Amino acid sequence: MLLSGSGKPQFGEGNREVGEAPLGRPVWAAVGGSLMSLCLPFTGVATMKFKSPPVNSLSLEFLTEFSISLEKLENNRACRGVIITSTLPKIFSSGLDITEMCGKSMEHYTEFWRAVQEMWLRLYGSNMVTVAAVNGSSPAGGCLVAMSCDYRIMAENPKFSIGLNEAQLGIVAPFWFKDTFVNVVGHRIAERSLQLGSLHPAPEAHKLGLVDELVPEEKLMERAAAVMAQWLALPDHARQLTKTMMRKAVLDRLVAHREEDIKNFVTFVSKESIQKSLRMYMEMLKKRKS
Ligand SMILES: CCCCCCC/C=C/C(=O)SCCNC(=O)CCNC(=O)[C@H](O)C(C)(C)COP(=O)(O)OP(=O)(O)OC[C@H]1O[C@@H](n2cnc3c(N)ncnc32)[C@H](O)[C@@H]1OP(=O)(O)O
Repeated sequence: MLLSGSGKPQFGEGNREVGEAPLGRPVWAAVGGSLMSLCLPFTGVATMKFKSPPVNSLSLEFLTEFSISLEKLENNRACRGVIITSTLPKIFSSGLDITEMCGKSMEHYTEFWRAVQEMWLRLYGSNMVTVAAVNGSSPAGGCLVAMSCDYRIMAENPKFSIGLNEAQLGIVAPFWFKDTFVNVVGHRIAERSLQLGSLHPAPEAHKLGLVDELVPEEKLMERAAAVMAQWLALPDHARQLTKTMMRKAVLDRLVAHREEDIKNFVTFVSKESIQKSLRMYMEMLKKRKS
């Protein structure tokens, strides 16, 4: 882990911290974390690229690095927006790392779930403009990451899909995944899609409003930068207060029930029936491959 939670920005060879140069002048900076790369050029718009092969699963380590990266950017006055994408071909993120939820201790499940919550609270509650450039499939937790951004642009490849497919794994999306989904697509679409655990191919996801626009893959980053410029043309304080007004109730709900939500997760994931479902799902993924 190359990012640290606090401390002075460093300006040296190799990996550098995102920060400000002496005299407060914003600098181009890159942070070469092991699971994501992050760069902040003079434009004040950071690009965060997931790079955790094979499928950018959200492991405890990944989630921790993600949250620390967001905290760094949030605290950096030079940074007003972040574009989130993946370096892997065909995969934005495969969602929560299922191996973190299989055969581990209660303490581990507690730590893992707290990290999932932390990532979402930081991303959904971010003051920055957040744009997801979804350049591959994005099931479950991957969909949550995209939905937590202010705007989603997806590569128009119908082989790429996105959605909250938890029901297909025999598990239930927690209330704050559901709340985020409802805020993006509305109650009726969320209700049907969640119950069926649907993964929507890109064109369908666009039709449902789960992603805001589709573009050819090679145009994704260019379009993300243009959207970002449009959002950043407004005064930050007005946009930020409006965002808070729209998202606060949903954020507050998790903050108020955080410990209870962890307890529920740990109890649920520890059940033998759930462990069995998760193991079978992992087996199915392996079989599908061979
Ligand atoms: C119990 C309480 C629950 C409370 C709620 C919990 C909320 C849960 C949220 C989640 O995010 S659960 C995870 C949901 N994710 C998925 O269903 C995605 C599963 N993966 C896929 O569909 C595919 O892997 C893919 C992402 C479409 C990529 O397909 P591709 O053909 O490119 O790769 P694969 O050969 O399938 O996978 C490569 C490798 O990676 C392993 N893997 C895939 N996804 C995950 C994952 N989410 N966690 C851990 N590992 C994953 C897969 O098994 C392969 O492993 P190996 O066979 O190479 O060892």
